Amino acid sequence: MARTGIATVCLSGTLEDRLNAAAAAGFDTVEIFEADLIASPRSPEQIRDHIAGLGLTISLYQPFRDAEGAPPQRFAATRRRLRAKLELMDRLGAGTLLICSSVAPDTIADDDLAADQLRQLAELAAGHGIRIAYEALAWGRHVSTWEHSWDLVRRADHPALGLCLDSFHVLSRTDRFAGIADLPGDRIFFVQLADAPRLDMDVLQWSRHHRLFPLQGGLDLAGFTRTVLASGYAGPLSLEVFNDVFRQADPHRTAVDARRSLIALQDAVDTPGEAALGNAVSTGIAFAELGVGDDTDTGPQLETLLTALGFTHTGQHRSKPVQLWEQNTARILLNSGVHESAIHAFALESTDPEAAARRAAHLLAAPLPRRRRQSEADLTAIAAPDGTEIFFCRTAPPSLPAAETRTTPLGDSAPTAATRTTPLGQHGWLDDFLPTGETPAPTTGVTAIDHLSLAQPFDRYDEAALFYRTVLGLIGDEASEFAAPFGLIRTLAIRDPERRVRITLSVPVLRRGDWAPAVRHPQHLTLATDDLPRTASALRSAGVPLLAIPGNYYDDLDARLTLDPPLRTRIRDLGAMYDEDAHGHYLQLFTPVIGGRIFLEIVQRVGGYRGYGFVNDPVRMAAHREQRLHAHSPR
Ligand SMILES: O=C(O)c1ccc(O)c(O)c1
Ligand SMILES: [Mg+2]
Repeated sequence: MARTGIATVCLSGTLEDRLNAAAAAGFDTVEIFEADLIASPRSPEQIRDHIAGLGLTISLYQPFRDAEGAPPQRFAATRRRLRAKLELMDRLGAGTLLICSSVAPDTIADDDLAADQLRQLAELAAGHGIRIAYEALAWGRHVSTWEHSWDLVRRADHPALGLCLDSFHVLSRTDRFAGIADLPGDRIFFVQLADAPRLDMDVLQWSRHHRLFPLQGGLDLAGFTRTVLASGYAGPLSLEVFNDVFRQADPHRTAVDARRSLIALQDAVDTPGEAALGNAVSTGIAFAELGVGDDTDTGPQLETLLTALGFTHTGQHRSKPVQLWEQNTARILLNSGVHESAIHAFALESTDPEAAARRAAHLLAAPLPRRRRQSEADLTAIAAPDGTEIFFCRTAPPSLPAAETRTTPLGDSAPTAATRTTPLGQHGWLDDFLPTGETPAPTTGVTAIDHLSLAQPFDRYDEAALFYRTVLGLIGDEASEFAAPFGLIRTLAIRDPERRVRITLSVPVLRRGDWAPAVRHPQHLTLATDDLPRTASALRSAGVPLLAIPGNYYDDLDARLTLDPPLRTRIRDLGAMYDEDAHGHYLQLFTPVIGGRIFLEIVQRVGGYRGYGFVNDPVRMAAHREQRLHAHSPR
């Protein structure tokens, strides 16, 4: 694997905070951004020693601006400025300087002049044993493409002058970068990597505010990196990401996220295609665990709700205050030892949990300590970026008597009463629950967990999206952005290729202002039913309230869509929300928020609908807001 680098500008905090975070995350080398050095109270020598003490090297000092194409009267000052920076780099022990293409309005469009000036500057640098890497900014005054920057480097023809290729500047302007593979690799002095969402906006603003780590955006980072390496380039792959959120996030977390992106990128370079991100380690949701929280009402409310939905409390954990509730393949754990009511954990069904755990470790997922007692299932668990616990497991039915177990064939087949899918002697997680002996309630139509909706902390969203795609081997699906009552919300769905695991992530686009109520966005669990009217009527007859959907919503639905009159009437009568796509349609019911941070959604996918009803989220969020207001106002 190539050496990995990160620019100090990617991270938040003082220069020391940034360097310490880069070292802790395992980077080999750093780019020192000039502004970060200037702002540091430490001398260049102290910074050099600090970096060496961390086991890092400095691979680049940057940027040096407005060098080439300067009017002759200004170029004298450019030379003087360069000398000062070369002396600084001597003190710092930095061997390569980045010069980015000029943006000054007085820059002269004359390639011969520009090449000659670059040659002169390279000659000055060579006197210090320093190399210059010349980078075309996508918004450079005259030089804005990699081809043009290479042309000037070739013309200048000085051994101390080479190219800096920055994936953002290249890919933001063109898909035609194959020619980079034909460049002499030893003339590429430095490679910077940044991804970005595909946005139709001014390229400077796009670059300065929206860059992302590789594989977090929509640019072809794997293709770019493969092409650069094909040239024979053997230097570091260094991240240079200007991002408004990362600039205010914990640098230690950002640095780990950054390193994860490079590891995943290397995997993607080695194995093309989204499949490289994962090889279907996750084949289903084995269970979702809801924290009950400290409010004494929440547990009973959840139990009432699950009972009304047709779930049965089938098991009690042997050593923890955790209940198991089941209906068909939907399994929900209620954990009253958790202080917050939220989706505290979930388990993924995996054909090879140990392989899934190894993959997670390779991608720097934080392992959770195994807190099992002897004779309890040894489940591997990792922490998602927001702290949600994720288990990898293979679900086996509760152990069969020993004699029978020995004669039962092992295999990867779906668990049935007759087969165990865990190796002999290894407990399945269901064995950790003592049966309650409760008679299973008649089903209300609920068949499975459809998806989990995890509200993300403001500064963890891009990290979470990459985490779920790489660590869990899921793929990115539909994305949306909508205006909720207290600001814009961004949502992304991720799933396995077969749509057995679906998760949606959401985040406020901007940090919430003071006017917004001080409640956290709720998490929710969506259950699939094959008979929504039946599930709804079971809830109604149990007296469980559903979220009230405004009449305006139904009027708009009628205006937008030409629905069959019976369906139209049914949607209104059920108090459901509706969406459709090319494959089918979707009916959604919601419970009010329970315990501050959880609600359930019950959906029916008719005819193979593939979406998540994102179009309905603004109305649903406003309805939840109304419900909270009325729950709290004295009547
Ligand atoms: O936004 C800039 O000015 C800037 C500076 C240096 C770089 O390497 C770069 O890619 C962008
Ligand atoms: Mg750059």
